[in-house]
Amino acid sequence: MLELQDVCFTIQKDGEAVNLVDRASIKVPRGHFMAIVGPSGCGKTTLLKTIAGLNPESEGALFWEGRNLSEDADFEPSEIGYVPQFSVAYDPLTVDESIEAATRLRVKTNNAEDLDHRIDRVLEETGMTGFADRQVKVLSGGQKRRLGLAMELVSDPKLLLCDEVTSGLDPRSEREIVRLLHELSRREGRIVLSVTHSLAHLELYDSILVLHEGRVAYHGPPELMNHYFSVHDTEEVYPKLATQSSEQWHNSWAKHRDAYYGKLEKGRAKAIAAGTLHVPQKAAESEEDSKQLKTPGFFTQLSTLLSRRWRIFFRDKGQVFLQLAILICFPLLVTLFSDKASDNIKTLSDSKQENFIDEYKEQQMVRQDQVKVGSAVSGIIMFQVILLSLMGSNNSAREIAGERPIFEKEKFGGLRPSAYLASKVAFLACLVLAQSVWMGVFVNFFGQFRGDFGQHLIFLLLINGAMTAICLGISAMMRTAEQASLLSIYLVGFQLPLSGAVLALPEHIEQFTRPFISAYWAWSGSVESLEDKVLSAVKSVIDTSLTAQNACLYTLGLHIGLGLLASWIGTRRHQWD
Ligand SMILES: Nc1ncnc2c1ncn2[C@@H]1O[C@H](COP(=O)(O)OP(=O)(O)OP(=O)(O)O)[C@@H](O)[C@H]1O
Repeated sequence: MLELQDVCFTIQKDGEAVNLVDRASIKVPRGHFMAIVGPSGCGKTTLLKTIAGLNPESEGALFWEGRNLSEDADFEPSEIGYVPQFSVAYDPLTVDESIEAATRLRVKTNNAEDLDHRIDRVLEETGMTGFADRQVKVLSGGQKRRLGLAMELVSDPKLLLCDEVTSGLDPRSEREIVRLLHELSRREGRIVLSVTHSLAHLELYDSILVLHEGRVAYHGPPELMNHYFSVHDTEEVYPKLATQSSEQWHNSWAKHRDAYYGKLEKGRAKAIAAGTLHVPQKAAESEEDSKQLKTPGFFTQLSTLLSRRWRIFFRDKGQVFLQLAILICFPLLVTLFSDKASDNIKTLSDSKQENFIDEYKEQQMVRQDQVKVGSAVSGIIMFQVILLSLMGSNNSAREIAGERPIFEKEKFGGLRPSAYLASKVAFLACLVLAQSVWMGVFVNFFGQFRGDFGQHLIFLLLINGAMTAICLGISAMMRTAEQASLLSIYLVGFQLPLSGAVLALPEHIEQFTRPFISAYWAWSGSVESLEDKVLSAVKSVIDTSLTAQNACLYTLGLHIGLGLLASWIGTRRHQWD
């Protein structure tokens, strides 16, 4: 039994408390199919989210099987299923792969047979067996809704909440989905609550809840709704609601509630007696509840997410092509400039020149070499650093923000944020490693690095890692992928001018900006790994001071740490909308 007692959900608007759900009191027994209807904006989705625990109730209490959810433990992730308005599946995956991933993330299965059995069962229950191999992107609207339901049914939830799962469907598909929900409520005493705009097929529901401005105006059998509102046709219910204030409807309902609940109870007893409704007995219920499904462990969730991420990556041909193009073209761009950096730098001869003019000429030639080689070497290092920064931001700016609704949904179903973040770090680490090593090795092949190549490579890895981690943090904090991309691009855009590698910044500005400019630390650390002669040549052409390598190493490590910390905070934060 699900019971709400005077439940309110309140928000602050212009300094005033506004009840989006106001003193909602309802009782829903097991094996029940209920529609939540009402005019647009009356609070249907808000009520559903309050029941799910996504909107914490401000007042009142919610009870589930006699357990006070406001005081005791909340729903177990396997007990509840929530089918949101948006699609929760990835387009490049097939129906089968989507359901398999959902099962692996939500349910601890005993073996491969158990897993297959569970997948086959939900495919059959939702009528998706014939579409199992089809990619999500080619499914029709109705099939996508079925898939959304299937992905919730993998954990056999006792309470299934559906938000507008029929909206936008043609009448036939709509009827099929309502029928399916009706059937699902007839299995294992499951409660199905469905928010809908449509007043069609009401006869398939056990009860209808009519909301008006956040207040319950009616909750009773569908066949008595017209009588209660004194209308001839269901279509007249919404216009009728507008004839009174929601407070009046609420008070009127409070007076009639017991009588209508009595009728609901009678109808239910009749259905059970006729065998059209089967509700498990108390003893069986407790036995079933005691073997509640466990959420899989950290490593199972991590490996499931990681293999799904790679599968999505390789299925997205455009993404693979872009990554390959960047991987090949960026180092190629750098090598175009490597000629000048390979030139020799003449040294002043030990013996004094015969006359002053010759000596001056020799000094000038050495100086010219220093300027040419120093500028080229410093420029090439900075070019590599900037291109790897760009790759880093491209790697991760959309990684979390681009799939936030799906992540939130999976988190609601029991996915650990730590497993999710670990899967992102593992995936991105592979990209960072491939990009940085390839950049270093390729450029080195055409123009050998004139210093300690190993140290140089470490700084290339660190700059790419730092930018990837920071942009992942941005991605986890931002509300949309567009915001995250824009901020990440600005961040990379400011790296070059603020690094001081091209133009020295005024000192009073430099001391504030420098700690945040990863490109400076990677450039400075890498320049410090040059052999002495080339290092002197670089120093002779730059106005910006260099920093000891260790300090560069620690600062970049700190940037990576801060990026990961922001990602951790962002993934734990609730961002359903
Ligand atoms: N977190 C929130 N903060 C402020 N306002 C909110 C919040 N959540 C919902 N609302 C507002 O509360 C009202 C009810 O929203 P809700 O989405 O529950 O309505 P609904 O009945 O489901 O609407 P529709 O049928 O159009 O989907 C709307 O006016 C909405 O803008």
